[in-house]
Amino acid sequence: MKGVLLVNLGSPDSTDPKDVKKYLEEFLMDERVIDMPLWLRTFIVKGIILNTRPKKSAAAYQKIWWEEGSPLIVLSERLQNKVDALTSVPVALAMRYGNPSIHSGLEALKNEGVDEVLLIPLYPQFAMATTETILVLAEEIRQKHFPEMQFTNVPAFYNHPDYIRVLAESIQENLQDKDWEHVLFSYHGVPERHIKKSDITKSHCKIDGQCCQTASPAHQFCYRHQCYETTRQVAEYLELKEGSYTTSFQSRLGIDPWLQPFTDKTINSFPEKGIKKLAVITPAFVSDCLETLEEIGMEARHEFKENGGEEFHLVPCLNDDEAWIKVLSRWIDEWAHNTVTA
Ligand SMILES: C=CC1=C(C)c2cc3[nH]c(cc4nc(cc5[nH]c(cc1n2)c(C)c5CCC(=O)O)C(CCC(=O)O)=C4C)c(C)c3C=C
Ligand SMILES: [Fe+2]
Ligand SMILES: [Fe+2]
Repeated sequence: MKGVLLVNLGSPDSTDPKDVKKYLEEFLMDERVIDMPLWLRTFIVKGIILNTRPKKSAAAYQKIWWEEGSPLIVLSERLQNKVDALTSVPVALAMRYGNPSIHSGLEALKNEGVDEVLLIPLYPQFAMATTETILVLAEEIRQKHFPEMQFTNVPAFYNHPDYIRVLAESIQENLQDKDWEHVLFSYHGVPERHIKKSDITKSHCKIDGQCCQTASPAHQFCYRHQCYETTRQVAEYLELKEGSYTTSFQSRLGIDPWLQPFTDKTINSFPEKGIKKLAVITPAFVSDCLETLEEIGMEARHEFKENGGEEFHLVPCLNDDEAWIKVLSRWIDEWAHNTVTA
């Protein structure tokens, strides 16, 4: 029998600094997130980051936490429930870090008699620190605990016409009664090194002005190319004029070079260029979370206004948008009934 596992990133169990520390330790000790030799990763994460970051992150989580829990988890559960109700096969939910775990999601599916699983990493663009780490961990768990199961996975859907359409239409709907002069597409950043490691040709990705616009098999796994391509296709759908939108990368950590331009610097430079009314969209995230609600919705909004900005409109992620639920459900049903190969 067929079933689906939706997988998102995860959140701490609560805003208590102890829970935040436990979550950050699992997250940052992942070799696909901080991709350093174990001894160095252990030194940096346990010896440096975990001494100060949990308190700071806990305070940030407190600002966005809902009565029902973490926005990312609550929104992912709403998505799961609605997709489950619309599809013909069971749909379970898991997080890469924290709870509910991938193991518990697979167990729930097994208890319903599922032995063929469609894994859907809830990330439009491929990255080593997101899609790849989910698929690797799920496969390890399958081999150890569920050897009778078979997996298929939905690849990155950054340029899928259905995804582009629902994203563009949700932006259109959210901005129709707003006054804005420029649209910023802000994606989660990654270290430049991650882009080079994921380059299957080993020579294409130079992170210069050209490589991401030059056709290459490397783009199947190039996060930077996929972000620019999502922007390009959404801008085309919305008929945004050249120069009226920008792509940037947020949420960097540590001292290594990360993808540029940085969201915070880009936003702060807008008012002096005459852009005082800004719309921001965050297409690397399918569900609103700390990085959208706090970093953009609170911090960046505040900085923009401090620097002379007047209006700041943050467009919500797709979350449990009706059109998005229908698209996900259709992808699932097409796979379940073998009408396309996922
Ligand atoms: C080396 C560090 C990190 C990499 C690489 C990274 C990639 C990456 N992350 C997301 C999505 C999310 N990240 C979130 C939080 C978050 N990310 C990092 C670090 C890296 N992310 C940290 C330390 C944190 C924790 C919060 C903090 O202390 O600031 C979240 C939000 C989780 C939530 O509970 O709301 C998301 C979502 C993507 C898409 C990505 C690479 C493409
Ligand atoms: Fe992150
Ligand atoms: Fe590139």
